[in-house]
Amino acid sequence: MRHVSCVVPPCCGVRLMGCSRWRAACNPGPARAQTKLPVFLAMIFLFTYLFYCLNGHCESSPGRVHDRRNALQNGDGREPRGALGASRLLRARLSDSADGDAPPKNISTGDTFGSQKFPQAIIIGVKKGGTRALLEFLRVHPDVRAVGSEPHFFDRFYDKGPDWYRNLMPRTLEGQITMEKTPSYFITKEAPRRVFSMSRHTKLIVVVRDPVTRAVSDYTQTLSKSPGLPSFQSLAFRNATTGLIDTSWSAVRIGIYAKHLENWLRFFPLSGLLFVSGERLVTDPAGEMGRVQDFLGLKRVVTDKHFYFNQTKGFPCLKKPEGSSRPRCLGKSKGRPHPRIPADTLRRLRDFYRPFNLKFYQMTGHDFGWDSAAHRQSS
Ligand SMILES: Nc1ncnc2c1ncn2[C@@H]1O[C@H](COP(=O)(O)OS(=O)(=O)O)[C@@H](OP(=O)(O)O)[C@H]1O
Repeated sequence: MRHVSCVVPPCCGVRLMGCSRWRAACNPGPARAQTKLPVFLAMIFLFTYLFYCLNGHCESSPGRVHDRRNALQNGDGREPRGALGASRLLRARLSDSADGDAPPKNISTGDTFGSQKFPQAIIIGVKKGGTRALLEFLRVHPDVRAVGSEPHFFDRFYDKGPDWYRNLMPRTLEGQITMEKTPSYFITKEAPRRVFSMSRHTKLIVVVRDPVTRAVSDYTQTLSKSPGLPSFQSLAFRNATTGLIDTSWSAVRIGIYAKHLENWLRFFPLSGLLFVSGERLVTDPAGEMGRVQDFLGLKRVVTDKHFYFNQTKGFPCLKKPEGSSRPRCLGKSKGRPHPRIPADTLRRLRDFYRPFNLKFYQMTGHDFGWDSAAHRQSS
């Protein structure tokens, strides 16, 4: 039996046209060789595919870790199902890390254009103010790119260094703004100095909400993780008889906005901060988004056309979040019902916050209306 000493050239797996010419030149003759060729090609294809998969490239549409859809669920509040469930779950976890302590992982973004830059704008607070909603609304804007998870660089992970921080950022092109949100920065003593040393021009956004409602929202979140938690009123008062408020309880302390703002104004001018009303972000998302886009020097792209009010959720949702063609609302942990708190407790807490609120209105030049009679009746 005569062996054919012809070797199929490497181009065969890639360009068959060139290959057929080479085959003709080689011309092994017998039809058996011709039937072997497709099998050989199929094997090359199979091995290439296996190699590709082993390197983790063949997951269908892996999405970016900094995927803008991170924090959003389907409009009906259900988790998406199907083969991609696990990767979506991972992305959802990354996005909601406000509740977690783990540092965000620096996983490849899969993007190849642009470069990773330090954020030019940061949503620094406040916890439970509506920061996730604001970030997700902003991500609809084509000139905004943001980290889905909360980096916590300026409070928890400062020791990891600036390269670690920058590597968390999505790639941006010329003219695009890099953003992140970590609500605990607002109350972190060292954060203003640290952000300032990154850049004195960093634009700072603070979403503020009635401190009483915010405290209840904060408590609701802790309760959801620790069902045996003592009652709100037992935590809020240092002495229930005298009605002395316990300012060492973080749910109370965070709401003393004037005190925290003083720390930031030692480093940044007032014009470097924008205060977004958490209440108006719910009642008039497009209006607040207009102010935010102006502050960031962006064209007003996100408008009322982007929102619809979801009756079931009771909150505005996005008609078309970036990266998706389906309407989506924020996840279940955003906009959840609060436990009923005794009216007397709420009243005492309102009285406690009033002077701080007035100071805050004075400092920012904006009355957020938490102390108006109309607001008190509606909340
Ligand atoms: N559109 C929309 N959808 C859902 N929820 C919305 C929205 N806009 C504002 N909010 C309010 O956001 C509150 C959660 O605030 P944060 O995202 O800042 O929370 S966190 O600090 O990141 O945990 C959340 O607080 P709770 O109502 O207590 O759940 C909401 O009231």
